[in-house]
Amino acid sequence: MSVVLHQSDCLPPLLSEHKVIIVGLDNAGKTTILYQFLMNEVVHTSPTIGSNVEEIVVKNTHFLMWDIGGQESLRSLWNTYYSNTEFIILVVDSIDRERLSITKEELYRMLAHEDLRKAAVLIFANKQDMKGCMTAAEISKYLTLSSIKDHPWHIQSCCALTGEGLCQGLEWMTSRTGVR
Ligand SMILES: Nc1nc2c(ncn2[C@@H]2O[C@H](COP(=O)(O)OP(=O)(O)OP(=O)(O)O)[C@@H](O)[C@H]2O)c(=O)[nH]1
Ligand SMILES: [Mg+2]
Repeated sequence: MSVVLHQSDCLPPLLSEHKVIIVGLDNAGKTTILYQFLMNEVVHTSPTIGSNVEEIVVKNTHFLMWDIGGQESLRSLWNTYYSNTEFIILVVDSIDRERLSITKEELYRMLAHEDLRKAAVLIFANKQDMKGCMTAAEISKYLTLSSIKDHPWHIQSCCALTGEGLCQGLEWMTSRTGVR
């Protein structure tokens, strides 16, 4: 019996890519964060209809990031992006106290979804430059993050305009890629 070896059998496996969805209410700063990750600069954004997708590489770790529109009429479409998601980035507008309850509802709806069973959650408490904004600790308490036992989670305060805090969030994600 002969065994045929193809050249591709001898090559190292392709670097694996980790699927990420960036979700949160409209105006939270999702698209601004995505392009800060990609280009280290603030881009002019308009409300996202549908999604943007970019590959972000951090220390040899490849993330395929889907930034999904957060307007109310678009939120029912979020679940079409869930399959094979390893990381959820939930972006919170830390000045938007009135709508934090809606963010909470959306968070727990996602966590209950079968396709996100294995996903880890990074919460960005964005817009920390705004006077009177909620701290990450306040947001964590309101969202009762400590009650989440079936998904790894981490909350990070940030400002997408300056980029402050974004690297720390990515580092947490990178550290989790070896865990699964
Ligand atoms: N002050 C301040 N403004 C921010 C920050 N991040 C984003 N913004 C602004 O918030 C507005 C909305 O940002 P986007 O990134 O378009 O928001 P989005 O979450 O993608 O919104 P949708 O696409 O509608 O879901 C823009 O005017 C941004 O410049 C921040 O950290 N601080
Ligand atoms: Mg957007």
